[in-house]
Amino acid sequence: MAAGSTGERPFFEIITSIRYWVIHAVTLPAIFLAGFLFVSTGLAYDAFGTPRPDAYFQAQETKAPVVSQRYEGKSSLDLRLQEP
Ligand code: HEM
Repeated sequence: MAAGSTGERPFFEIITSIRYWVIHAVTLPAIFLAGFLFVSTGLAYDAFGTPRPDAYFQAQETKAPVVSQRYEGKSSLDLRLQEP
């Protein structure tokens, strides 16, 4: 083993091996697709409670929707998003 090596399998050997590519030809696109669908179906908004792009500002609002209570941020956001 070369001096200074941590003893792990070298990256160059991993990414030039058939076994690595047999596994990752499936898993890399699968992870990409899962991420794409997570965002494109809107599930990410629900999972993280993020307002959708059209929910930041509401027509009947007269002032900017600023969160003023540091520790109540999440509940005031939830309250706003409940309103029709
Ligand atoms: C669900 C998704 C994934 C699964 C199930 C998976 C599975 C595996 C398996 C079984 C190995 C061992 C392969 C071997 O020894 O020939 C491996 C190694 C590796 N994978 Fe993945 N993989 C996934 C996603 C990814 C992603 C997204 C990346 C990075 C872009 C990645 C990078 C690597 C690397 C660099 C190794 C070599 C690690 C080492 O031996 O130190 N994998 N993976």
